[in-house]
Amino acid sequence: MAAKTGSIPSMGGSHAELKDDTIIIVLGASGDLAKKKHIVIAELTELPIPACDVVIAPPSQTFPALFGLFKMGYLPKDVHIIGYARTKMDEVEYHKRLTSNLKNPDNDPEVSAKIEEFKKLSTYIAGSYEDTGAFKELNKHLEEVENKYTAKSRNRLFYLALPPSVFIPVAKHLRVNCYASGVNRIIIEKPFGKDSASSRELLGSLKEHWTEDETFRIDHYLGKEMVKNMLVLRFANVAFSSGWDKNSISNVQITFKEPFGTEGRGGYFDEFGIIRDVLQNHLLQVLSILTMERPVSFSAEDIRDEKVKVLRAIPPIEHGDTLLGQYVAANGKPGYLDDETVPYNSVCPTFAATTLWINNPRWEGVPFILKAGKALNEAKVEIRIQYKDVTQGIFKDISRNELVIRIQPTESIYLKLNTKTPGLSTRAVPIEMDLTYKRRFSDSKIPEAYESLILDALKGDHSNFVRDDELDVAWKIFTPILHWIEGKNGPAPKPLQYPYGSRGPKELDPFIHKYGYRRSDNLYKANEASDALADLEANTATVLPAVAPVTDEIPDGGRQAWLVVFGSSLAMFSSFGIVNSYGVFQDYYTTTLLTQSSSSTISIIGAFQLFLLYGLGPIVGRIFDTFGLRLYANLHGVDSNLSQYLLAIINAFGIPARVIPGILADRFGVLEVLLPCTLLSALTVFVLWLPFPSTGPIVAFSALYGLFSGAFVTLLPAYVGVRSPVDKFGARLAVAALVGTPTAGAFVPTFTQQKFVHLIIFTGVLEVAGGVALVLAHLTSLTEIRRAEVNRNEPLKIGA
Ligand SMILES: NC(=O)C1=CN([C@@H]2O[C@H](COP(=O)(O)OP(=O)(O)OC[C@H]3O[C@@H](n4cnc5c(N)ncnc54)[C@H](OP(=O)(O)O)[C@@H]3O)[C@@H](O)[C@H]2O)C=CC1
Ligand SMILES: O=C1O[C@H](COP(=O)(O)O)[C@@H](O)[C@H](O)[C@H]1O
Repeated sequence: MAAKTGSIPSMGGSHAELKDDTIIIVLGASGDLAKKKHIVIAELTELPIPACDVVIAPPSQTFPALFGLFKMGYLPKDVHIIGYARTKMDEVEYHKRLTSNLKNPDNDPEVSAKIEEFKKLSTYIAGSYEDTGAFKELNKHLEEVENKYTAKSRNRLFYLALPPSVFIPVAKHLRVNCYASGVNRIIIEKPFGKDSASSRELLGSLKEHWTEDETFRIDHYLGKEMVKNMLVLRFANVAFSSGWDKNSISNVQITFKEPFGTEGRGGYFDEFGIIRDVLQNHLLQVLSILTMERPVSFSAEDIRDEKVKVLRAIPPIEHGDTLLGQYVAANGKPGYLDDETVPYNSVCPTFAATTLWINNPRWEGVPFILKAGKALNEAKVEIRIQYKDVTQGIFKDISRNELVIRIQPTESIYLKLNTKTPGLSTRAVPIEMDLTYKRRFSDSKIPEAYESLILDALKGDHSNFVRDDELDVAWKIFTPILHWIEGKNGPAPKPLQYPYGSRGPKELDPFIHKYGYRRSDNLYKANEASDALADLEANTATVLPAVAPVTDEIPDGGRQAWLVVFGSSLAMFSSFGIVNSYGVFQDYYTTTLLTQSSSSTISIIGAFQLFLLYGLGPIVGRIFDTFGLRLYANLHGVDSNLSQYLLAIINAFGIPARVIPGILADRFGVLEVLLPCTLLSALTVFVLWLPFPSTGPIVAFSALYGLFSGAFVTLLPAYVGVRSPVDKFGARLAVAALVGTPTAGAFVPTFTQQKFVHLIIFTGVLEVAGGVALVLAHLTSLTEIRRAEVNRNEPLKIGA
C-alpha cells in the first residue's frame, strides 16, 4: 500500500509500545477528583505538606485523560487502572469520586456505558508512601490483576500525582517492591526542584532507581496541539523555515495570560511565583521548539538534542531584562496580598516579563520576550513573531508582518500581511491569513494535553517529555534571576502593582517597546464585517480583511471631516455664492449691460464661473490625491437662471434642503434620497412650472423646487464621489457644470413665454433622464453597494 501523504516516518517511537497486559498505577489518587486542577495536593493526599510542595499532575487531570483515551480506544487491551493513596475508602466511594470528574454533559448513553466500563477496570488500594509493607501489598494487588493476563510479560506504568517531597521514597519503593518483569515506566510532573541545585538533587535521587529511558517528565505544554504542531509548521514549510532567523525577525513574544488569581492556593504559589510556575518550564519549552535547529530526524533524542543545544546558547537572564508585577484588588476582585494564605508582605511576582537572548548565528540580537501573569484581562497563550520593517523608500507607515500561533484558547495560526486594496486605488492594508482550527479542522477533536502525553508514555515516545540535561540547562538560565527575586544576594526587588483584570503593569508596553515591538493598534480591529466574511469563508484557510481606517476615503464625521466642512463653507461663501446668484447678474447683463448679446452667450459668463469652480478639478484632484486635501470632495455644483425673487425663495427653501437630505442619506443611503428628490424636482417642473405660468404656481414651484433640488445639490457630489475614483471626481462634476447652463441658455435666445416652455421641458426631461441614469447606475453597482453596506468601513469598490 502506498505511504499516506504527509507521513513522518522518523517520528515513530523507538521503544516498546504498551499494547496489552498493562497496568496503570496512579499514586496520589485519593483527592477530590471533581476539584479544579489547581488544587493543593495536600487536599488530595492528606499529607503534611512541606513549604515547597505544590500541585503536581492532579488526578483531576489524570483520570479524565485516562478515560478520554479509554473512550477513544487508545488504552492497552485489558488495561487495568489502580489508584493508590493514603486515604482509606471503599470501592464505591472511590468510584463516586472518580466518575464525578468524568464529563458527560449531554448524558450520552454511549458515554455513560463507557464510564461504567471504566469503573470496572479501576480499583483502589490505600497505603502509605513511606512504608515497605504497603508497597508490597500494592504489588500483591498488581499481581492478582496480572494473573488474569495471558501473556508472560507484565507491564506497569506508574503515574506520580504526588508532591515532590515524596517523589524519592515512592520512586524507591516502586522500584524495589513493585517492579514488573516486563516494561516499567514512571511519569512525574513539575516542579522538578526550585533552582539548579535542588533540581540536580532531585534528579540524582530519582536516577538511583529509575533510568532516563524509564522516566517521563511531563511538561503538559508539550502535549498541547499547537506546540506539537510547531515542528511540522517549521520544518515542513520552506515558506517559514527560510525566514526564520535574525535577518527577518525583529522580536518574539511568548505570552501566557490567565484571568484568575491564585484564589485559595496563594500559600503554594507564594513559594514559587510565576517564573517557576510558568516561565521556566512551559514557556521555555515553547521557546526551545520555536528556535531549535532542524533535528536530524524526528526521533525523541534527535529533537531533544537540538532543544538542549539552543537552550545552552541562552545566557542567564539579566535583572535589567526583567519586569515583575503583583496584582492588586480591582473590579471587585481581591488582590494577591488579600489572600489569607499569602504572607502579608509578600513580594512574590504574579506577573513577569523577561527577555531572553540566544547567542547563536541564527538568533543573535533577537529578543525573545516571555511574559506570564495571573489575574489578567483574558485567558490566552500565544507566540507572536514580529518580522522586521520592510526596506523603506517605496512604502511609508506600513505595518509589520506578524505570525501569531495561538496555543489556547481557539487554536489558530494567523499571519498578518500587507496587501493592496482591491480596486483602482493603490494602497496597502493589513490583512490576516487565518488558519483557525475550529473552522479548518471542524471534524477533528483536539486532544487534551494529558491524553496526548499519557499515550506517548504508553508508546515509549520521549519526544514530548523533558530530558534531564534539558532541565538542567533550563534551571541555569533562570536560577540567578530567581535568587535575585528571593533576595538571596541583596534586597529583593519589589514587584510593580497591576490591577486585577488588567493587561499587567503599565510599564509593560514601554518594556516591550524597548525590545523593538511595534504594535499596529490603529490598524487591527476586529469588526462585524471581518467576522461576517470569516463565517462565509468557514472551512477554508481564508484571507480576511483586517479593518483599517481607509485613508483615501472622504472622511465621514470626526474633527477632520468637520474642518473640511468649515473650510469648504468659507471657500463657498465667496465663490459658490456668487455663482448661485448668477440669475440676478444675468438679468442685469441682458437688460442693461449686454443688450446686444443673446441669453445663451451671456450665460457663458456664469457657466464659465461655474466651470472655474470645478474645472481645475483634474489638477486640484491630483494635488488632493498627493497632499490629502479634502476640500475638493465637498464642492457642490448648481446652475440657476431665475429672477431675483424666485431665486431668493429657492435659496431659502434650499437651506433645510441642504441639511435634511444629508441626514436622511446617512440613514437610508445617498441614492435612496437623491433619486426621489431628483424625480420630485422633475415632477414640480411638469406639474407646476410648465402648465401654470402665473405668479402663485411659480412661487410654489420655486419653493418646492428649492426643496428638492437642494437635495440634488447636496447629494449629487456625494454620489458622484462614491461612484467615481477620487482622481476623476472633480473632472466629472466640472464637465456637467460646463455644458448645463449654456445649453439651457440656448433655449431662451429671447425672453418670451414660448421660448421658456422649451427650457422648462428640457429641464424636466433632463431631470427625469438623470433619475433614470441614477437607477441604471444603481443597478450596475448593486453588488458593490450591498457589500459596502455589510462593511461600512470598507471603501466602495469604485467604478471606472
Ligand atoms: N483566531 C484568532 O484569534 C484570530 C484573530 N484574528 C483577528 O486578528 C486581529 C489582530 O489580531 P491580534 O494582533 O492578535 O490582536 P491585537 O491587535 O489585539 O494585538 C494583540 C497584541 O497587541 C498587544 N496589545 C493589546 N492591547 C494593547 C494595548 N492597549 N497596548 C499595547 N499593546 C496591546 C497584545 O499584548 P498582550 O497580549 O500583552 O495584551 C498582543 O501582543 C484581531 O482583530 C483578531 O480578532 C484573526 C485571525 C484569527
Ligand atoms: O502548570 C501550570 O499550568 C497551569 C496552566 O495550564 P493550562 O493548561 O490551563 O494552560 C497554571 O494555571 C498553573 O498555575 C501552573 O502550575
